[in-house]
Amino acid sequence: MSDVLTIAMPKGRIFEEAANLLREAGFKLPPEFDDSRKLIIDVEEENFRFILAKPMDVPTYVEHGVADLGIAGKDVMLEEERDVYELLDLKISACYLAVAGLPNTKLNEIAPRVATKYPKVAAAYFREQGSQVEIIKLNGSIELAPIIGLSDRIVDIVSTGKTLVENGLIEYERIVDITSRLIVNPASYRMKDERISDLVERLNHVVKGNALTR
Ligand SMILES: Nc1ncnc2c1ncn2[C@@H]1O[C@H](COP(=O)(O)OP(=O)(O)OP(=O)(O)O)[C@@H](O)[C@H]1O
Ligand SMILES: O=P(O)(O)OC[C@H]1O[C@H](OP(=O)(O)OP(=O)(O)O)[C@H](O)[C@@H]1O
Repeated sequence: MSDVLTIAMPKGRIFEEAANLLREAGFKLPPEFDDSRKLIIDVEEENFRFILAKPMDVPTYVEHGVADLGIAGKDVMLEEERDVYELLDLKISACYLAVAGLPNTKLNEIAPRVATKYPKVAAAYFREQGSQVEIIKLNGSIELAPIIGLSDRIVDIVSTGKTLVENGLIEYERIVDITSRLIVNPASYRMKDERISDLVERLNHVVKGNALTR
């Protein structure tokens, strides 16, 4: 019997699309996969162990090798800068990172402030623009920051744009397009190459098929 493959799955909005991809690739996932509070789900039939993690933590589990593989948004990859390989763009959970703020406003000239859940990405972006800004780390409801005067700008995820519109904010710049990626621990990739290559091939087939039917 071949080794078990441990896969870190992001709980939350990516989960369902990621599970659907795996099923479309022919992997049999039990019903408990869709409706359970368990954090570890063993699928013996496929020789998979799934661990269900916070999306931002997925690359951490993979870097440390407690998961061989993981599924993570490109936003998380850019922010976390973990020592993992990106194997495949799964083309799911599409969105983008953008700079937004109140309409007709400029960065404060003396003490510009940017609120975000992505401090590294935001700092790198403004550095490249030649702006020295103070980054204020928030964990959610980022759109509040410019409205209540905590910051001049935010760097946040935009998907439909509804949250910006409903809070009277506008997008100033699009930073980077985001989709979810299949990532791997470098040592696992060497040691379990056959199983991982099979998984990548099957997922790639589905991803390509989905692109054609879109
Ligand atoms: N509208 C969106 N807002 C946030 N993330 C999105 C959106 N659309 C797609 N994504 C992707 O989903 C991932 C976030 O998923 P989710 O919102 O479940 O996690 P989270 O932000 O860590 O949530 P929480 O902290 O509320 O548990 C992001 O990393 C991104 O790649
Ligand atoms: O463009 P939209 O489709 O409106 O999506 C973007 C919003 O969704 C995310 O927030 P989330 O729902 O994860 O809540 P949070 O503020 O707690 O992070 C993101 O941070 C934006 O606020």
